[in-house]
Amino acid sequence: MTVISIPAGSLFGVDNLPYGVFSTADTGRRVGVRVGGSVVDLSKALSDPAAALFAHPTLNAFMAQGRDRWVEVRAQVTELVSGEIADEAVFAIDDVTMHMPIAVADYVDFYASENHATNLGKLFRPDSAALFPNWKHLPVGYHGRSSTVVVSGTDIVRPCGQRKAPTDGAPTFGPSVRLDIEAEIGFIVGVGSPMGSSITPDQFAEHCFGAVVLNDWSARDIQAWEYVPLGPNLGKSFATSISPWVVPLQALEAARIDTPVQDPTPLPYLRGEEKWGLEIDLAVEWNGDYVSRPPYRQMYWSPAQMLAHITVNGAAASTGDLIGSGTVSGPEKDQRGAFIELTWNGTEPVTVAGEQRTFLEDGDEISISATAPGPSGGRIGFGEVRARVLPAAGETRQAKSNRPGVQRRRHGRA
Ligand SMILES: O=C(O)/C=C/C(=O)CC(=O)CC(=O)O
Ligand SMILES: [Ca+2]
Ligand SMILES: [Mg+2]
Repeated sequence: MTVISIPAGSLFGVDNLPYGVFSTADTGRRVGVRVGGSVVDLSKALSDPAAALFAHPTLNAFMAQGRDRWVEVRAQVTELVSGEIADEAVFAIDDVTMHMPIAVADYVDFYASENHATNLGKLFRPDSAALFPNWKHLPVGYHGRSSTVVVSGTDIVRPCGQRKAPTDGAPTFGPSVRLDIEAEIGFIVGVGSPMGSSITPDQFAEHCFGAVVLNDWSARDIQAWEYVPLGPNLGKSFATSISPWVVPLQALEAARIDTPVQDPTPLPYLRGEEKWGLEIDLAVEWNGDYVSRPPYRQMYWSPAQMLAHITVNGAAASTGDLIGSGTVSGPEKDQRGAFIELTWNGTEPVTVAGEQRTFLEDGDEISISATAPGPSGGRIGFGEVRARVLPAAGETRQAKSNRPGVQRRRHGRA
């Protein structure tokens, strides 16, 4: 039998207990919980009926059971990890492979940071007001592509597409030369709602299972040319990365705060009594250097308002729906969650591992992590979403060296 020792100050103490899907050299995918530096196989460590729910390659079966069950199982897991566990159910984190934690149903990405929306408005539409008139009346979002949501560790191939700078006479096709990140939090729907019904902001905790860190990779050149008037499409659909550990909503109780004052007052369907602003701190690492620390606490729209908004027309919600918060950007320059903002459209390079950088180069590695206050005074961690950028598919070395904006080859960390 094993007793798990949790190092003091661990971001994965008993207050957190995030769920993830893992495999080992010997066994297939199943659900585990992270405690300190260990992963506990819940399909082996618990007894039935709970154990059977975790002998699955995704969290969807468990998530679909609903909040009473989530609360009950969390209590069982809390007790489990405080006692002796069968040796064959405990693994060192370095000995397991993490996989996509959920089967993603629909994916919708919002635009909830006033700082980010204002900055992007200035950069994409310098001749208009930074915020469109709708922005403070509804959480603006776009439908993303659920089949290209990938787990941390999956390499990202530079996308190709059409792009046309305002000064170009005609569009050209080729690898994006303005590949960017967006640091976000993703909220996962556990229990959906049937078509024809809707979810109120105060019903959020009945439906939302938990949260992950999310990177909404964005090809700014493709996006800027294609997005009028229907919004982002191929500039973002090539990949979205999420962290492997799903932090249960219950673990975020101590992080709950009011959203900033919403003026004008939103329409009644977007109002609730419950606080769903969240005090989560993100950190963006570029080739090993921290370049930004976006604060979630300033996000204008809450995830509860986002879920209410996407169902208010009677659209169904499903187990496994993923809701991106939108890029998290604070008011300070070093709190901006996308490089287009951080480098002001490439005009103000940042120093990354000793080099002046604007957008992503092949071989670059990005990690976005997040932490939040835990229920008993410490902090809890989301872990990280990490990925490396690979050259565009089929791109030859010759064509690549001719590509605008490419001065040198990179080999990951300096
Ligand atoms: O303002 C625009 O035209 C574009 C905005 C974005 O690309 C941001 C987006 O994906 C939403 C977000 O992450 O906040
Ligand atoms: Ca986004
Ligand atoms: Mg994306």
